[in-house]
Amino acid sequence: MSPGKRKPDLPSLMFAEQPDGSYVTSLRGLAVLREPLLNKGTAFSSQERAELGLEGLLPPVVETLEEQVRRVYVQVRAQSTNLLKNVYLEALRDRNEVLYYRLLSDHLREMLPIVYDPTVAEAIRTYSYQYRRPRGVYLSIDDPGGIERAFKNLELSPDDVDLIVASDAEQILGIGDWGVGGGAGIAAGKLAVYTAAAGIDPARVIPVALDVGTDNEALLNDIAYVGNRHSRVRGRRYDDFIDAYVTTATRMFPGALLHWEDFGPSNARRILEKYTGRICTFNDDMQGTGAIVLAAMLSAVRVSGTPMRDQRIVIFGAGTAGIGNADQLRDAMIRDGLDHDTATRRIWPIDKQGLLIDDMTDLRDFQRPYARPRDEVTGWPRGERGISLAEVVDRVKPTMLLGTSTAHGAFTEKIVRTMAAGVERPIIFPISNPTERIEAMPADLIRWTEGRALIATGIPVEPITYDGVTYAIAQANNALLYPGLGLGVVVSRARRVSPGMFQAAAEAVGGLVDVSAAGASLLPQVDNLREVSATVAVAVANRAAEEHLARTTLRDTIQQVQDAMWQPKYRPVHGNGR
Ligand SMILES: NC(=O)C1=CN([C@@H]2O[C@H](COP(=O)(O)OP(=O)(O)OC[C@H]3O[C@@H](n4cnc5c(N)ncnc54)[C@H](O)[C@@H]3O)[C@@H](O)[C@H]2O)C=CC1
Ligand SMILES: CC(=O)C(=O)O
Ligand SMILES: [Mg+2]
Repeated sequence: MSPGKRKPDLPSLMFAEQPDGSYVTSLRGLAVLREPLLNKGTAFSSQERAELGLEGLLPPVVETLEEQVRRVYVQVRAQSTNLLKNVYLEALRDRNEVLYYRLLSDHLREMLPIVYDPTVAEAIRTYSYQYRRPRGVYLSIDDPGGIERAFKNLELSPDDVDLIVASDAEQILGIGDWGVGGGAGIAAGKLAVYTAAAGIDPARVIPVALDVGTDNEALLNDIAYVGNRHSRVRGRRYDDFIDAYVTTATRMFPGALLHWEDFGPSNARRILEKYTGRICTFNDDMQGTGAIVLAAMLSAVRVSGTPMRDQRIVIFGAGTAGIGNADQLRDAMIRDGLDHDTATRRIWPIDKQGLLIDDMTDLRDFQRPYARPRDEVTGWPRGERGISLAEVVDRVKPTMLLGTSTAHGAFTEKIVRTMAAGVERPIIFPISNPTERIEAMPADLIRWTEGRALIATGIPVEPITYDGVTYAIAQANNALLYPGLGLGVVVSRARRVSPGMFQAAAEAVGGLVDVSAAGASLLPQVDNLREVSATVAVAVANRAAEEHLARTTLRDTIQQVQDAMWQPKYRPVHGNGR
């Protein structure tokens, strides 16, 4: 990321945005070309080249942004693997952010899987090898006093920051602990989507890698590893470090939304619960995911005709995302007429010890509300790992099966066929990422259910044709939701992120889908992400206002959302006359 040195009132800045949207800069020559938010490369006009001392430093041709996009598109495609494409794109982002985001916007469907899920997982695994330039700030648990210094070194003023994405990288997607590269890589990937999908201004965000050590032996013993070389710190020191981050970030940037990403299950919910009532914050794995899954579920309910209150939901993988999803599905069943206990009892959570039962001694706090009563399962056969998914599916006859386990292939043909024998339109969402963690591939699910399954996945999947029908597979990835949520928070300047704002977001996405055709996707296509994000932002901002959480007046929310979206286009650049 490039610090947002664009304030008109600070004379020392490298460049400042003028009221007409143009930039004035004190930089000259190569320094202009090295500033990714200012650099236009061959698109600098001859007048700009003269004013900014660029004459002779660029090839003579003056190109348009569109012509540049054509070239970089060819260059990306020439890279032989997705990882190399990712590396190429990160380098492009470092030298010309407008061009990078314009390329992403013009080719969203193709580029998103490269800068984000699933290729971001590969980039994270190889972070220390591919490392070229830093992005954002790196905060170390060994130097809590350095938090303020790091933020200060960005030279931003209090109202320069809209959004901070932080990760301690203990559970990166479904690939586990990836230390400093995990934190830096996932925060950067999430932010690329924020801007490409919702026009969050890339100059007004900060990615934060919280380096608390790593328990990944391969990293600790890798000579190239660029993070703290000790095991993960836990307990009081960890909590104090997180607290120091929150306190410093909110004091220095009081308007910023704090986004938590890819924390481990022992910390994710704890941290959210501690801060959610005090500051403007959310956990994407729990809440963003919960809302996008709910949106897909609302579409599935429309197709199947079975109302929310009659659903029986098996959740395989009762961790951060699994129970985050459970909360929002349960609340949707309550809104559909069930009382709290009845709705809770419509959910069967399964984790490593099998079906979760209330007298188990190793339950996590957040799993406990959903654990099944012991007397309900008397006589159910137990395997080595408790009451199995197969057993639960056989007995419960679920209408919905959600996969948030990271257990590749866990939804076997036998289990899926058993489920499909008990329900006309089985709703099956294997949303674990990346591809190597998915519980079942959609083509198999369609085959095993003769096309009856209503499917959503976390990864992008190409349409599948079966028996004359083409099935568009919904991508139930929080990327379809959090960018619009963030934009809605920015536009409304919300004080908090409330459950009602996630509900509004889910319903807004659900409302964009037409599921009447056979094989229709349960969610909007990724190509329409900007429209989806704008719709979500409007719904979220309006809900914030209704709940008296907005700190600004919304007169025309639709227009305010449009106006707030940063566009990947070049602005005129002038020298400051020095
Ligand atoms: N599509 C989306 O938008 C999102 C997808 N996810 C995916 O969900 C998965 C889980 O992520 P988190 O909840 O953050 O991780 P987590 O570590 O909090 O939860 C995973 C849970 O699955 C359990 N588990 C692991 N192996 C299992 C097995 N063989 N059988 C039953 N349970 C098993 C673990 O014990 C843990 O409780 C990841 O693959 C992640 O990529 C997470 C967030 C968003
Ligand atoms: C998509 C996402 O946030 C995850 O898999 O963790
Ligand atoms: Mg995540």
